[in-house]
Amino acid sequence: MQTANTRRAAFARSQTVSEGPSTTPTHCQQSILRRGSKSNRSRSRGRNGGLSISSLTFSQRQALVASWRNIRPTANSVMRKIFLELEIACPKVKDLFYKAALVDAFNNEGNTAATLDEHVKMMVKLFDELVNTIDDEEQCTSQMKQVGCVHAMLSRSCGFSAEIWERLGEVAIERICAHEGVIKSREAARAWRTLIACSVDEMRSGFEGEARVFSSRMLVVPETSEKSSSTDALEMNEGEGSELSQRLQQLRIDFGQTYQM
Ligand code: HEM
Repeated sequence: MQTANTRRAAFARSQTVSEGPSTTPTHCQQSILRRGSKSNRSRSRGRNGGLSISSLTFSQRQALVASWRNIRPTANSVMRKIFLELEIACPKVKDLFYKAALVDAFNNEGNTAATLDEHVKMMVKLFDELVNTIDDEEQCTSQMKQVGCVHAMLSRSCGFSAEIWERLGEVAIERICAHEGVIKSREAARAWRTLIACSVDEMRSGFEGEARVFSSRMLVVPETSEKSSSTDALEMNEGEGSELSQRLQQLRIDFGQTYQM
């Protein structure tokens, strides 16, 4: 299980840009801020030292809800473009989705694997939830973090790295802010930059925290029990692997319940 210290450290990392003027934005937030307008950059840092859900103004929240309503009819296509661009930016992502598609093709148990198509739907649901609960920072943060956590197994078995979350953030900001439902409102664009930067930061924080737990547990798993992928790891039913499987399954259940998958 994740220790209180690890959780605190992960939480502290996720707060890096919201604690005050002296804190340093993470790489993701730095690159996202670089993409913002000059005035937006200085405003984001000047007001509270960085980005956080609570830094969204009332008018930005309104703009977020209104612009999501504009994006929603074409949201599937927007999310698909984001994942396709991510595949180009990170070949590892292409490998992972290719593998998921293979698992899906050979799966005769009726469960859908985490393919690109499924991810498109999950992204739309995630933004539905985030926009609907934008006034509840704790709830938003926990949803974002859970997404990161469910990918932790992939860090060891498939080389999923924190950089993938960063690239996802950059591509998502570019795509969403270029959408005609957002481009006409400066407040909407600012709000989306903040929401996506925070999401990616929390996803990465959840991912890194959970990945550390998995790798420390794996150190004590006998070599013969090692599995090559997170999907395989779920098949481990005994010994230390069982604890890992249960933890991953619990994360999936939690996520599934949140999004009623
Ligand atoms: C950044 C690029 C991403 C890649 C390459 C990726 C890839 C994957 C892969 C390969 C799995 C299967 C893991 C396993 O078998 O244990 C998975 C699971 C999952 N992913 Fe992603 N993912 C990405 C981003 C996201 C995002 C943004 C979301 C949320 C909207 C998400 C939600 C999920 C969920 C909920 C699961 C677990 C599904 C299940 O129960 O099988 N992923 N992802």
